[in-house]
Amino acid sequence: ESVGVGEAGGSPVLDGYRHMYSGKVRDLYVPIGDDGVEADDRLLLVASNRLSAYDWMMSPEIPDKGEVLTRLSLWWFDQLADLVPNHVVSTDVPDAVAGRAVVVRRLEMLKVEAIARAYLTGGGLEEYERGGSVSGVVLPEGLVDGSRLPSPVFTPTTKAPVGEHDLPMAPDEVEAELGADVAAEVSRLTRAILARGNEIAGERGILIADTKVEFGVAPDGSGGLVLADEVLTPDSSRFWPAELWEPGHPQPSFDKQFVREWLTSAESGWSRSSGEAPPELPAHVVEQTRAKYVEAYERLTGETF
Ligand SMILES: N#Cc1c(N)ncnc1-c1cnn(Cc2cccc(F)c2)c1
Repeated sequence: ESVGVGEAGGSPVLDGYRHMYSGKVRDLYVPIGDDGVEADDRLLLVASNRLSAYDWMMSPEIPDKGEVLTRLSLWWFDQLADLVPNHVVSTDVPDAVAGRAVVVRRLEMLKVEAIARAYLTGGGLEEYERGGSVSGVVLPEGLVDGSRLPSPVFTPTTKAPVGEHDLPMAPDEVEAELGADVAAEVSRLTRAILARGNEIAGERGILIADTKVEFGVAPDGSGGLVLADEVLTPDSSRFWPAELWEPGHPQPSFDKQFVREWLTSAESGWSRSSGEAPPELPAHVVEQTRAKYVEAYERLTGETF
């Protein structure tokens, strides 16, 4: 995640917390006790209403996006609790970020972006087209953009420094970083999380093409892997509407399609290749995008937002 510096809707100042780090769309804070001492076992993970598309920060923000995705991620943590423990401690958070922030256990984070793919697209497709495999896993011949894979494939990357791109990791690199046992468990869990996600989402008309999860371990080394960060949200995963799935070309995004289509339409006056920042999104695109996040939440959880 690159540091979002001074972008619209920056990080709020929160009484009782020190701002620690800003990602593109989320912010991390450290709780400060009444004695002025920073907590060493807790963090506050805040989801903003910022939207990133085409590697640009959109403006204006999407109202309620942070709350919708936080509530969706909390719901997924519950759905996955039989598979893996998680870092969630509490939703007792400052009013300024009510509904879109979570108090979490501070962990020692693994230095691997744990990505799994159930459908082939993006960087995974490009790697497959070069050599018939992805992350060391040989795939069937004849796969195209959007092809469903026989079973989810683990395609880990590095956690690149700010402003650089994450790089694919070969299996031996993951083992060198994590050790063979932890590497195998991270692969197994990441693929199981995506498989479970697609079992549930598929019944509700959403395909999760791929997802990135993050694992940590307790700083004292006790216990095993803990699922951290966010899980199976449209920010950490590619969400596709199931009824439009058609292998052979890029699939429409469940949540970002309105933004993409407006930005690439003549109406926006923007060209992706210009290298210039995109224009402000019109109100109707903001509202339609908000509605897609709410729709994903309501379809998946069965709850009304
Ligand atoms: N989750 C979690 C977590 C944890 N439970 N313990 C220790 N560190 C992290 C942690 C560190 N970076 N990130 C990514 C991240 C998340 C949210 C906002 C950001 F800006 C950046 C996660």
